[in-house]
Amino acid sequence: MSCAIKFDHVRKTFADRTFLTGGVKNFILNGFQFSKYANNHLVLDDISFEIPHGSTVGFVGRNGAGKSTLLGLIAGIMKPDSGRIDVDGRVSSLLELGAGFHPDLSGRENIELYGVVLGFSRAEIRRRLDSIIDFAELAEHIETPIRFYSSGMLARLGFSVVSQLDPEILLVDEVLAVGDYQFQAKCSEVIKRFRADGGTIVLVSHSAGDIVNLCDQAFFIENHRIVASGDPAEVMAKYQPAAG
Ligand SMILES: Nc1ncnc2c1ncn2[C@@H]1O[C@H](COP(=O)(O)OP(=O)(O)OP(=O)(O)O)[C@@H](O)[C@H]1O
Repeated sequence: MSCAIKFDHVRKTFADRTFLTGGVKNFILNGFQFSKYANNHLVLDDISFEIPHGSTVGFVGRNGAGKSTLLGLIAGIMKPDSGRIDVDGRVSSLLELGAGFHPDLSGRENIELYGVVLGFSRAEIRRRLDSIIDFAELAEHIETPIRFYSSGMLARLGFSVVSQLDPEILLVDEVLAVGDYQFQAKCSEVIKRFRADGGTIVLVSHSAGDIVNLCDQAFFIENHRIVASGDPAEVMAKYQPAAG
């Protein structure tokens, strides 16, 4: 495939949450309004784009616009209702901080587990273990079960595993907003290096700075669709008044 990621008229809905989370009492009380529950909740509609190999793109949009859902579709952990998605390359994702980690296992065990999930052999993971631990700055706590980690420590661990295991396509969901300034700077450095090495990055961020400084191209999602795309500064100029 000539590009790393291609979406062709993709549509994604979820079963209405009210039905799933409202409980039996609510369902009975509101049962007569059954049509309210029968509808699926539209998140993304008619989404088409192509991301070339080696480019860094950013997706922006208000809370709930569907950005994380889009990353989930790229990662293959969700399926579209209709349309076609093609992905060419090994995808590594940080969709939710610490997602995929096991709370009762230590930092070290989670690194090994995550590496296996990403398709690496145990020997490969062991070879990179020290650099992963060093990058995360977690040497002192690496034998501690991660349920004792702060959200910043989990973010460092997750980002470190994903970045040190050399994915071909890296999905980054708001991870740059977590952790202290120094760690954020380090993450930005990794992204820049990964970019320079020809990796493809899809970034979700509310930060105009990240989008403009790191991305070759940006997409603005509103009302389920892509309403602006192209030069990151121009897209941010359209997004920010709308978000303000
Ligand atoms: N697994 C799910 N089941 C049902 N609804 C979901 C699910 N995941 C997301 N949604 C809904 O889909 C919509 C889009 O959510 P998503 O997390 O993709 O938005 P987002 O743009 O990433 O938001 P934010 O900026 O707040 O992270 C929301 O209305 C959300 O409630």
